[in-house]
Amino acid sequence: MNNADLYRKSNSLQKRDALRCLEEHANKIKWKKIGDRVIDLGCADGSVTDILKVYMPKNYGRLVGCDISEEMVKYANKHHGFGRTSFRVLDIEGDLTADLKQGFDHVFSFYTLHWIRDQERAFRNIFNLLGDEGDCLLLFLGHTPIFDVYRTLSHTEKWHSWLEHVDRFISPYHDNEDPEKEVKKIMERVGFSNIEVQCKTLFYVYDDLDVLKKSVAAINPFNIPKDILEDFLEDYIDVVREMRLLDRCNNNVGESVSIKFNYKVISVYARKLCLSLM
Ligand SMILES: C[S@@+](CC[C@H](N)C(=O)[O-])C[C@H]1O[C@@H](n2cnc3c(N)ncnc32)[C@H](O)[C@@H]1O
Ligand SMILES: CC(C)=CCC/C(C)=C/CC/C(C)=C/C(=O)O
Repeated sequence: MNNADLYRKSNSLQKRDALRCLEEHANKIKWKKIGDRVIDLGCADGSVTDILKVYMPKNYGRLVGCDISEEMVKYANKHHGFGRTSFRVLDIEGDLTADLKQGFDHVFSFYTLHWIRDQERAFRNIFNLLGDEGDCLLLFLGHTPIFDVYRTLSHTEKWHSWLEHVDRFISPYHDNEDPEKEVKKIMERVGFSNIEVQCKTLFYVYDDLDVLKKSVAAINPFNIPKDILEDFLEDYIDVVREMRLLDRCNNNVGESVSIKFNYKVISVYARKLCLSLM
């Protein structure tokens, strides 16, 4: 998932959900009077980082987008890195450098935390990025059929070796019956206050198979060589068909079908309160 241009062209679901999340929860953010420092974790091509500005006060201090992928950061800096906005490499599951610790008043992250294995480490890093009185707004995936498709393909002889580490790329909340409880528990352990976690079922409709294939390719985490990628995507669609996610009016066959699927997103708002004020 390093191709920023492909992601930019095929991220309509992610963009829609980030916007909805901001519309619903941005009013909870406790902006300071002036100079807010904001970080967006997992910025990819930077287009959602750019959207964030609409919800920020005009007199913000700085906006930093970060991503584990150098290619994404390079692209984001080229297309969106102007004025008070910049992008840098950061692994949210790694060690924070001293300049980042307590360096921000608000942490945002959209469609990224489900890629992280060590959830507690990521939440601890978010906590440590924040200064006292800081807050965060996060959105990530819970149960989603894409992960079932990966699993099914990983059990086939043809794709088994390419998808050997499939569990590495399945949301930690995909099989969890009560993700709200789990996330809240982790965040309490880390030290967050005023924790609000909501897991919602949403649906999305891809108008045709080609759009779905491009969206799947844009976030494909497996190292599948270019010359067999189309074959992989065809088999992916076959599994989607077997799961009966293609529009029934079209008898579940043919190219011009729409694909409707349900999935779960988890949104979180929480604060880091200074101990003496609690
Ligand atoms: C699906 S994209 C989300 C992009 C953007 N936030 C959006 O809403 O469209 C997820 C991004 O998270 C990044 N990512 C994955 N693991 C990460 C990590 N450990 N630290 C930082 N970024 C990570 C990926 O490189 C990718 O660009
Ligand atoms: C029908 C079906 C299985 C669709 C999957 C659609 C899709 C591309 C969902 C996005 C899932 C995801 C892991 C997004 C991301 O991390 O940005």
